[in-house]
Amino acid sequence: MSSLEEPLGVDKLPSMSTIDRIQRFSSGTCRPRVDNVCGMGNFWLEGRSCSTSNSCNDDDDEEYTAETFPWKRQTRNFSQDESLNQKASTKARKSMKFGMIDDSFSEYHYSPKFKNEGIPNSTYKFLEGIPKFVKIVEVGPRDGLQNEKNIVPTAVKIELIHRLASSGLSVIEATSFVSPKWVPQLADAKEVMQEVHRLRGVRFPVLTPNLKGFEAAIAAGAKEVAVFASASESFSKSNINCSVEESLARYRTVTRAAKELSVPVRGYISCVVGCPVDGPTPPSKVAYVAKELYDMGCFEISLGDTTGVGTPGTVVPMLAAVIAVVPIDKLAVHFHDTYGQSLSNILVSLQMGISVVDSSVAGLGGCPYAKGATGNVATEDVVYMLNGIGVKTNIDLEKLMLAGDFINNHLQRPSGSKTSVALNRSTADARLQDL
Ligand SMILES: CC(C)(COP(=O)([O-])OP(=O)([O-])OC[C@H]1O[C@@H](n2cnc3c(N)ncnc32)[C@H](O)[C@@H]1OP(=O)([O-])[O-])[C@@H](O)C(=O)NCCC(=O)NCCSC(=O)C[C@@](C)(O)CC(=O)[O-]
Repeated sequence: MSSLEEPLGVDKLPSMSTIDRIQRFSSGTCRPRVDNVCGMGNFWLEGRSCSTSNSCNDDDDEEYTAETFPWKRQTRNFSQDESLNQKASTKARKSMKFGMIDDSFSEYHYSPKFKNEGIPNSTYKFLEGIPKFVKIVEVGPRDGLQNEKNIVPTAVKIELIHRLASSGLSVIEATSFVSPKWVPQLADAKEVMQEVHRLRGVRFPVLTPNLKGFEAAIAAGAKEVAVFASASESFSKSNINCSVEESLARYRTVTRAAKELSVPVRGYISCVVGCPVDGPTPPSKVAYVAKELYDMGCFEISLGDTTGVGTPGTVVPMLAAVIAVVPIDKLAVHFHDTYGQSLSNILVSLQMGISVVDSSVAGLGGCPYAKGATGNVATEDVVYMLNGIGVKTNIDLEKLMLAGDFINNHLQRPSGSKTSVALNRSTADARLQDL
C-alpha cells in the first residue's frame, strides 16, 4: 500500500493562523440534532445553539422545537387554510428539496441575504467569509469521461454537454486535445468541439498538453484552453511524460501562442496535497508551480487533489501557501472524492475566499494516470450544499440531475452523487404516495 492510500495527517502540517481558524470551526464539539427537523440535510444550523467557545448547549434545544419551523407547521395544519397551506408547503418542500433558502427559511437559516435575527451572532463566523456567488467549472465531459474503459459515442458526449449547458452551467470543460494513444476515450476531441463550440453563453475550455494540442484545439473552434502541470515529479512523468520544469517550458510556448490569439489559458496543478508515488506534496512546491503558471499568463489556476487524499488539515496549508503568491480570485479548487472529503475541503476553501469550484456531474471521473483515484466531487452535491448556505450558482439542480441521469443511463451505473440518489428516491416515494 503506498503512503497515499492513507489520508495525510495533520501532524505533518505547519502551524498557521488560518489553520487555527479552521480547527476552531471543526473541533467536533457541535453535533447535529438527532431529529432531522428539516429532513433534507439542513438541520445543522437550525437545531443548535453554539456559543463562541464552540460548545453546544443541549438545553437550548427546547427553543427549536418542531413547531418553531414554519414549513413544518404548514405541511401539517391543513385545517387552517388548506389551499394556502398547501401552496406554502409545496414551495417550502421544493426549496428544501433542492437545498435552497427562501423566505420561509429565513428566520433560522443562515443566508448572506437575510438578517438572520433568529441565529446567535456567533453562528455567523462559520459562514460569513463565504463568497455570495460561486462559479462552477463542470469537468464531467473531460475529467469525468477520460477514464471510462468503454468508448462513449461522440453523440452521447455532445448530448451530455448540451444537457449540462441547459442546466445553467457557464463553464463546461468539453474534452482534451491530447494524444489518443494516451487517452483513447477522448480521441474524438475535434468532433465534439466542432459540435459544441457554437453554443452561446457557455465557455468550453479544452485541455492542451503542448503546442500540437493547442493548434488542433483552435482549429476545431476552441476559444479557451487549459494546460496541466503537476506539483509532483512522478505524476508529471506518468501523466505527460516530462518533468515539471519541462512541462512549464512547454506551457510557456502554449501561453505565448494563446496570447497572440487572445485565447484565455487556464492552468491546472495536479497532486496538490499528495502523489501516489512521491507521497505528501509540500505546499511550497504547489505555490511555486502556481506562481509560474500565473506569471506565464494563466488567468485561473485550478488546484487539483488528483487522488482525493486531502482533508481540511492538508488543504488549508496548501491554499495558504498558494494564496501568498497568487491572488485568491485567480484560484479554483478541484477535488476528487476518493475519501469522501471533497465537500468539507470545498467548504474550507470557500471560507478562505475561493470562489471557483471544479466538479463533475454524477461524480464521474478518475485520472488514467492516478491509480485508485475515483471521481470528482459530484456537481449536484456541490450545488445542493451551496444552495443550502445561500450561495448563488445560477444552476438549476433539477436539470443538472437530468443530465446526470442521462449519462448514468448510458454508462449503466448508479449516480455518484448522493444528492441525486436521495432526491430521485424522494421523488419516487412521493409518486408512490400520490397513487
Ligand atoms: C503530453 C503527451 C502528448 C506527451 O506524449 P509523448 O509520447 O511524450 O509525446 P511525443 O511528443 O513523443 O509524441 C508521441 C506521439 O503523440 C502525438 N502527440 C503529441 N502531442 C499530441 C497531442 N496534443 N494531440 C495528439 N497527438 C499528440 C505525436 O504526434 C506522436 O505521434 P506519432 O508520431 O507517434 O504518431 C502525452 O503524454 C499525453 O497526451 N498525455 C495526456 C495525459 C492526460 O490527458 N491525462 C489526463 C489529464 S490530466 C488530469 O486528469 C489531472 C487534472 C487536470 O484533471 C487535475 C486533477 O485531477 O488533479
